[in-house]
Amino acid sequence: MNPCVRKLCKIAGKDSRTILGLMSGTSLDGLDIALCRISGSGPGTRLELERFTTVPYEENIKAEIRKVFAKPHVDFQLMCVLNPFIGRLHASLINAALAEWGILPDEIDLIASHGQTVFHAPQAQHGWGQYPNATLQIGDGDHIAVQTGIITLSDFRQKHIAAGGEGAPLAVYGDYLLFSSATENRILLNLGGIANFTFLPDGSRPEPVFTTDTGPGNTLMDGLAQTCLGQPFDPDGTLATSGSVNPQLLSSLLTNPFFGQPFPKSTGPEVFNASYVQAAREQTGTTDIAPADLMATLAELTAVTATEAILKCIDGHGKTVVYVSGGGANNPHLVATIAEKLGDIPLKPMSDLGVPGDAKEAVLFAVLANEAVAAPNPAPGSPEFGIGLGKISLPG
Ligand SMILES: Nc1ncnc2c1ncn2[C@@H]1O[C@H](COP(=O)(O)OP(=O)(O)OP(=O)(O)O)[C@@H](O)[C@H]1O
Ligand SMILES: CC(=O)N[C@H]1[C@@H]2OC[C@@H](O2)[C@@H](O)[C@@H]1O[C@H](C)C(=O)O
Repeated sequence: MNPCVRKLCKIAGKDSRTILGLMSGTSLDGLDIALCRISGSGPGTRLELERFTTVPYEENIKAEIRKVFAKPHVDFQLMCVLNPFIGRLHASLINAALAEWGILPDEIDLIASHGQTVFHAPQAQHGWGQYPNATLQIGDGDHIAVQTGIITLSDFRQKHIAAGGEGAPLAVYGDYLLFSSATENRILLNLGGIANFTFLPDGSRPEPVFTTDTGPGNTLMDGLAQTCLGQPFDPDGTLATSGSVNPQLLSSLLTNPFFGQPFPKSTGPEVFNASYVQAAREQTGTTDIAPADLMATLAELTAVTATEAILKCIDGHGKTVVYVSGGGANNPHLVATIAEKLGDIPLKPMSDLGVPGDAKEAVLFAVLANEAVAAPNPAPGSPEFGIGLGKISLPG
């Protein structure tokens, strides 16, 4: 038997596994690395987050990724070389993080690598009837496995599409296993580049768990901050706070067909980008509004679309608590705007459930890898559980 396969079998049979979860999302801010100790599987999953870091991407790396990111036409040679390049980059960032933590690669059982999304194209978006839902993440797992010496699971989204999904959001699987409550209805709202949530009805309810993207999270605000402030984002929402919402522009932005599509749905910066904002500005004669008013309007758009989707989903379900995560949870203006729209529905930080908001997505991919190797059966009540997301790369 291949010794790596033997090792994998041994890892799958352990009571607990040490798994490094990786996430580099649509904000292109860097690589999140979560060192997780996970015991059990399925509903018996238990997590300890031992370490977490976000390693920022250098500006030249961001610039190279942006050349192929969410664009229908790209230099295909650049796309091709970025695939191994990002895999090796992530491997080097992992090796550096482990060295800094004083942890040997041998102490890690698995890496769970999301990769870098470069294009997301659900059918409702591409509209090419004969083609399926599609999504593409680069940063090939073989390079990570070989460069770190650690068995790596990657490319988690394809199996979801193969099983009939859109490839996103995937957070629902880990959210359900880690954060379900017997007594509380929960919404887990993640404010990344794109915003999404998972609805976890309390244990007494027959309704299934549910997940969807809601539209832009920070991506449009980040784009504006980069052009008008020369900063990666509007720090603490300061610019947005100083502006006023432009109602005409907001109404026009809200006419995007994504908002009318039924749940569940997924999207990305392929739809919510600078051209989308520019078209709405031209249509409403608001091309000369002040940057602060534009920022306030984009923050309002994120808040309105996320809260309307949440309110629709929880309607009739009784008391529900919303837990917020993702980088947008660090934007007080955005969080206050959402809280106001939620009215008497409590809005709490994700850390109240034991995982820091910035670490949640990386943790969830570690849980997916744990399920892929250790879950003996699909969890009861959900046909999608245990479909074994992720491809396995062996270091040897
Ligand atoms: N102090 C802050 N003030 C305002 N915004 C902030 C702050 N800190 C982080 N952010 C926002 O969080 C973003 C990063 O969020 P996050 O890392 O969750 O995104 P991501 O994982 O790339 O996105 P996705 O979940 O869509 O893939 C930044 O680009 C910025 O918009
Ligand atoms: C294609 C893709 O990378 N989608 C991301 C993105 O970031 C947020 C939102 O859009 C979500 O759909 C997804 O990530 C999270 C981790 C998910 O799959 O749940």
